[in-house]
Formats: sequence, C-alpha cells, structure tokens
Amino acid sequence: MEALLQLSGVSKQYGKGSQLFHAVSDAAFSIYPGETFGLIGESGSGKSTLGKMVTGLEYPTSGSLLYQGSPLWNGKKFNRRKPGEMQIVFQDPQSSLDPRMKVQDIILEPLWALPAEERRQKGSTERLHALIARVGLKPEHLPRYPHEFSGGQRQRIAIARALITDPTFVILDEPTSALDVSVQAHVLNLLKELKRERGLTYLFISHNMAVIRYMCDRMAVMQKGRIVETGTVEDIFKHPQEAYTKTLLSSLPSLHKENASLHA
Ligand SMILES: Nc1ncnc2c1ncn2[C@@H]1O[C@H](COP(=O)(O)OP(=O)(O)OP(=O)(O)O)[C@@H](O)[C@H]1O
Repeated sequence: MEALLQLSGVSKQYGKGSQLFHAVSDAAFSIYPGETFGLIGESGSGKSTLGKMVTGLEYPTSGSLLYQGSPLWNGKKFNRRKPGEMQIVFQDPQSSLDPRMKVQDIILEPLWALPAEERRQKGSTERLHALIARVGLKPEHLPRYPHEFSGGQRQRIAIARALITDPTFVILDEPTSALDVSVQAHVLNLLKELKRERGLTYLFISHNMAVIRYMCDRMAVMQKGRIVETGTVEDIFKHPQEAYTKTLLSSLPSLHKENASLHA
C-alpha cells in the first residue's frame, strides 16, 4: 500500500550560530491510509514542530515530505496540493479559536481556501447543521462566541472546523490534553467514531501513553528532536526497545484513572 504521508530525513533548526537549536533531527516515518499514527514524547521533544511541518505551518530546514507520493515541500515552497485535504486540531481550543469570531464563522473559515463552487457546496446550511449535530453541538450555538463554551465544547467546535473541508488527513496535536479527564474520554471516542465514519487518517500527537494506546495503531517515540523508536502500539507496549520508551511506559500506572475513564 502506498503511504499517505512519508517523511525522510526531516530536520528543523531554529536560530543561528551559538543560538542554533535542533528542534527536529532526521525524522523518518510513513503513515498509511486509514491508520492512526501516534507521536509521543515529553514536552519540548519536537512533536508539535513536526506536526506543523507536515501542514506547512513551519518549513523544514532539510528533508523530504511526500503526500500520496508527491513532494509537499520543494526546499523553498510548500505545495498544499488540494486545499482543505489536510487539517489540524490544536491542543488548546481557548487560544486556537479566534475569540472575536462567531462559532459559525470559525467553523466555515477553512472553506475560504477552496474554489468558490466547492466552498458554496461544502458550506451549505444543511451540511453545516449535520456536521455540528455530529460533533455534539446545536444550531443555537452557531451565533455565539467561543468564550461562551466549555473546554470540551470548544474542542468540538475545533473538530467541526477541521472537518468542514472534508479532509483525508487530520493532525491532532494534543487534542484532549487541556480537557478534564471525563471530557477527554468523550472527545477521544468522538474522534474514533469520526475516523471510522469518514475513512480519515490521523497523526495523533500526545505526551500521554494511555491516550496513545487507546487511539493509535502504530507510533513513533520522540526524544530531544529524534525519533528513537517506531512500531505498532502493541509491540512497543509489550516489548519497548529503548530505555526512554521504558521510562515513558513506567509512568503509566499513575495514569490508571485516565485509563479507566477511557475504557468506560
Ligand atoms: N519558533 C521557535 N523558535 C525557537 N525555538 C522553538 C520555536 N518553536 C519551537 N521551538 C523549540 O523547539 C523545541 C520543540 O518544541 P515543540 O513545541 O515541537 O515540542 P513538543 O514536543 O511539541 O512540546 P510541547 O508538548 O510542550 O508542545 C522546544 O525546545 C521549543 O522551545
């Protein structure tokens, strides 16, 4: 099967000279259609930077990124190919949703990148109402502002916003880390259902092993900008090869409450 996304030798450096900082070094992995690929590592390990490079929010310093076999990045320019095909959901819906915009405008905003006819079709009232109902929102929520909602509801708004373009590939960057544990489980289950219903492929970024185990098929472990281990979630949980992965796994027992709520 052809990879949906294939990274090789992807690096990102910030600063120059004595300030030079290697945020991501030589990252390589492939994500196949229909899978959820997890990226785990502690804070500052470079996960978000990698996610941003995949979507063109940050440009790599070097390396190759292929989407369905075609380069996303040619060394100078990011080639978005089909607008809206790739979307991202960020960790903190409080800061990722524009507080001055109404929910309806926030959800419809990504459609402005599409050609007029497609924008009209995908932005129809019928489709918008069906989508918000699917993520657990109501039509009366549409004229309101983000601050009027709870954290979980705001993340549902962010999910609707990501899905309005009918993407193939969605990057979920710590999508539930800012939420209460009980709300987390609901949002994770919603993401799982949406993936099944829409045939989505996910890159799921998290620092939480329990969440990665619940959500992902395969995973990569990142430490200080480098990918130190890649494999199926089952293999890595049963037979971690790297000391760093073992350390991440050893933090799991303290997360048993989170696990319990995930499986509730
Ligand atoms: N624009 C920037 N300029 C300089 N350094 C940056 C920039 N963006 C990120 N970094 C640094 O790169 C490193 C990796 O950051 P990144 O946000 O990718 O890590 P992360 O694993 O996603 O962590 P977190 O979960 O805390 O977001 C961090 O040390 C960060 O300070």
